[in-house]
Amino acid sequence: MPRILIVEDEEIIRSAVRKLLQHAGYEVADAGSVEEAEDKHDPSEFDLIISDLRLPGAAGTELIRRAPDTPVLIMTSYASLRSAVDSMKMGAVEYIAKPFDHDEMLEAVEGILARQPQVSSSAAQPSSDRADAGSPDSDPASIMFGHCDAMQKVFTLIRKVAPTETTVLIQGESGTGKELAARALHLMSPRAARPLISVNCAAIPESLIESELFGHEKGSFTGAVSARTGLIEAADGGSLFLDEIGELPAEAQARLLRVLQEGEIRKVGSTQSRQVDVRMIAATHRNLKAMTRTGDFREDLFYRLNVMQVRIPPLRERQSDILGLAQRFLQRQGEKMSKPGLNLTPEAMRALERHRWPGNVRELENAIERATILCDSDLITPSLLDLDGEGGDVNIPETLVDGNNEQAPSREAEATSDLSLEDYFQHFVLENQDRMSETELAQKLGISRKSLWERRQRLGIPRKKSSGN
Ligand SMILES: Nc1ncnc2c1ncn2[C@@H]1O[C@H](COP(=O)(O)OP(=O)(O)OP(=O)(O)O)[C@@H](O)[C@H]1O
Repeated sequence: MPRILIVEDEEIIRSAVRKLLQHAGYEVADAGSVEEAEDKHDPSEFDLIISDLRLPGAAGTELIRRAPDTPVLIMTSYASLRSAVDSMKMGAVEYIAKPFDHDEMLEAVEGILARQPQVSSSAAQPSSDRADAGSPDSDPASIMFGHCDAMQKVFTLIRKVAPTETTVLIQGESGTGKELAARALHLMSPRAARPLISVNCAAIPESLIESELFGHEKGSFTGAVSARTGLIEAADGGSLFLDEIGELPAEAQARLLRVLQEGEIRKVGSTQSRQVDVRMIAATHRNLKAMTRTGDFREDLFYRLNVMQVRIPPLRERQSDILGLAQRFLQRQGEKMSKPGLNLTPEAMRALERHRWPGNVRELENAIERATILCDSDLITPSLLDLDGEGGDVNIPETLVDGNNEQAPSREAEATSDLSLEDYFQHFVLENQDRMSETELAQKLGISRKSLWERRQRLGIPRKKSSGN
């Protein structure tokens, strides 16, 4: 039975994670600080350490140095990519942003343990060997669901291309599973034990994207008070997933081309270049080829990225997968909300099959989540799925309007019924942005992260830049 050490100073979180993992069958020990962990236990004897980043005394990342052969999963309350990236650079195998839900934590733990070489009596492998070990256990079919012919073809392509160094361009509408496909490509590659850094090019303000991706030297622009490593460098040895690549501004496109051509990055404000070894995976819902014709996307960059193309079909072209996906989400949501044994009525199944699914798998996932919250018996009916309310792209969960959603603050619900969509959007984002990641906000609103980002710009509520951590 795998042994896990939790290091977290907040008692409530520590005991919640401990119970969750014990319930899932792991043997768990815990401590409130790095020092206590070392006094009470030998961290290197565990199969996995899960640690908060900020702790009284030494930081959680210190455990990476003190137990070099044990994978460390870092939890950070500051849902900032920055602190997570810094942890990855120091050798953490993964990070998870608080607040996380139970499924996310269990998935992260299972994924890390599955990727570790089986412990044997021989000495642990040096980390460089580990990086080459790949992840033979992972398969696209275990990461994403898809029985239809089109998805089987996608999986075959992923299996073939993943072990290579080839740059991959994933194309597909919003919500089709491009990010999952990128994760599968990384996990099945020899780089699986190294970081996968995911960047949504649409979600980073244009003025900051170059410095975020490539890093900057101190004083290279107003506000650059210290030198900073970019996300590409942080992915060194691993993979970089550039989501919404079509939104990359022209200057950043030129710099990225250089990385792809020469394997070199130059920080903003620097005259020196540095070699990096990064496998590039890009995704877009746009027609990049058409964008090259209008001059919105560099043609040379397009050809560099488009070495291998994986197209994820929209859900309406995967008719035979709809019910399988729905059952899978129903089971997951049922477990999460302690409502086991939920079933779709035959009418609900027909409604799911008839729907056009403009928001693809994400929309289906949201519909099932909403129905699971609302249902009073163990039968999911068409009215609970509420598939007829196709208005704009902001999909207000009825539960919020009715004030029945346990997950939303009650005053939120009281206030929403008279609000316009824009007001509702603004209200919801302002209320929840400090405790939810952009992905969670977008999911709750039923829109893509790109759409969230665009609306933030339009309504003048840009995402707060976190202050370093
Ligand atoms: N084949 C699948 N099996 C299980 N879950 C899936 C599948 N495809 C997508 N999902 C789920 O649907 C949601 C959207 O997927 P994902 O974020 O990968 O889509 P995307 O194409 O990257 O979207 P966007 O372009 O808006 O970023 C996620 O919660 C993901 O877990």
